[in-house]
Amino acid sequence: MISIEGLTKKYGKLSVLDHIDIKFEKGQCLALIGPNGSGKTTLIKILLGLVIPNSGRVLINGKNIHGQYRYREQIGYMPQINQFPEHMRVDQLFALVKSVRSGVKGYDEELYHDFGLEEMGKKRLGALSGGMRQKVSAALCFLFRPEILIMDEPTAGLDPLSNEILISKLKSSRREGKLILISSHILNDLDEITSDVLYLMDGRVRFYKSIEELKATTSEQRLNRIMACLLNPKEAYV
Ligand SMILES: Nc1ncnc2c1ncn2[C@@H]1O[C@H](COP(=O)(O)OP(=O)(O)OP(=O)(O)O)[C@@H](O)[C@H]1O
Repeated sequence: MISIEGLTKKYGKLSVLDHIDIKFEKGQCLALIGPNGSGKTTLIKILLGLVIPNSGRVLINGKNIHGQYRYREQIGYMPQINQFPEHMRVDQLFALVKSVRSGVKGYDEELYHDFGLEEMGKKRLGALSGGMRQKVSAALCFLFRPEILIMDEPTAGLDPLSNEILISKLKSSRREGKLILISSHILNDLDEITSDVLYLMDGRVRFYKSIEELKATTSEQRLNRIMACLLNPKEAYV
């Protein structure tokens, strides 16, 4: 579904992504993990066409995304930092977003309802708490029923109930065969949904393995324990 070939990105002399070659398929839920500054957000932004790589290419469903924009209709994106028109109300934002996309067969408003965003409809976006903004952003990500979901720190700031609602939504999306890419440092939240772990370090793929393989290698079940084992320099798992 997504094929990344020889992808390299530099900011000046800083090499942020260094010849990345990976493929993602339908039905995968990838945990994109790595230390701060390892290139996770840069990789996501290249997939979205927001950052142009120095070399290499990205194919989505076999088509090179360079210079293209229509492919983005297949992608729902939840950014790490939400930038909303602060004076607009929540209900106005959803109406606006719906109005700019034509030919939509039906919206997915499950999160909109489950997060209680209807009741918040008259609130100004600038007056929302951090967690409320996350809910708006998550609900927008799913709105157009995209085949690919890309989420950067989606559970940060969500209360426990909202967290459960989002995780359950991600589980059902994976069952529907969507491709989900989640960048997060909160590994506990990824336990129930992750199919594969992509670990980036210094702009390179340190490993890209299925969760089953990682569980078997480390004899651990929880993602944070798995990562602790793998990253322990005394161990030689990877
Ligand atoms: N627009 C930019 N100009 C210059 N350097 C940048 C730019 N965007 C990112 N970088 C640098 O690229 C590197 C990778 O940043 P990126 O945001 O991709 O990391 P990340 O893995 O998402 O980090 P975090 O876990 O902290 O969110 C960092 O050193 C960052 O400072």
